[in-house]
Amino acid sequence: ASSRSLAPKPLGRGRYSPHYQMYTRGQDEIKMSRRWCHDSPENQELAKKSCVPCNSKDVHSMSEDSAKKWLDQQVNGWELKTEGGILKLHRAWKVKNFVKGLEFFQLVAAIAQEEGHHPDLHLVGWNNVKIDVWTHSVRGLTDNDFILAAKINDLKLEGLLSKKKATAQE
Ligand SMILES: C[C@H](O)[C@H](O)[C@H]1CNC2=NC(N)=NC(=O)C2=N1
Repeated sequence: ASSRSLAPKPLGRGRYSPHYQMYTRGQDEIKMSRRWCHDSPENQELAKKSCVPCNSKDVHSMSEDSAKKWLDQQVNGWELKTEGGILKLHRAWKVKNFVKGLEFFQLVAAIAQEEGHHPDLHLVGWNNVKIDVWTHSVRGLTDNDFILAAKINDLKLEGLLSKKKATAQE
């Protein structure tokens, strides 16, 4: 049985991961910062969950309608797209420069490794970060994708982002 339960991780202090030189805040730190958090309470709830292994037998892709409901209620800032017949979550950011884009990827990589669930990372036109999240094992969307998107929403990106807004066509 997988140790990754969907229950929120126990409260605790954050931890420093030397590999990525980053600090992952513990739940009580997230609670402390809740009032300054820009994300909705729902996003906070979802961001506390953990992904389950994508190859477990009870992971199935969800319908577009369910995906739309999840998107509206639980995860802000992401949009739904279909590519090659596969439903995916998509979000774009404009970063200050190319290196900040890679730093962004490092922050996302630490979450992906922790969760065993990985996004598609694009850094185009030197300062445009685009992230697609979908579950490869079922060629569609599962809870894991929304959990990962919520955790990415939770990242503190202020130092990395350009003042200009990301635009769709870039
Ligand atoms: C065993 C485990 O299910 C696979 O290694 C994981 C790795 N990361 C993954 N990430 C995503 N996005 N989809 C997957 O199906 C997937 N599978």
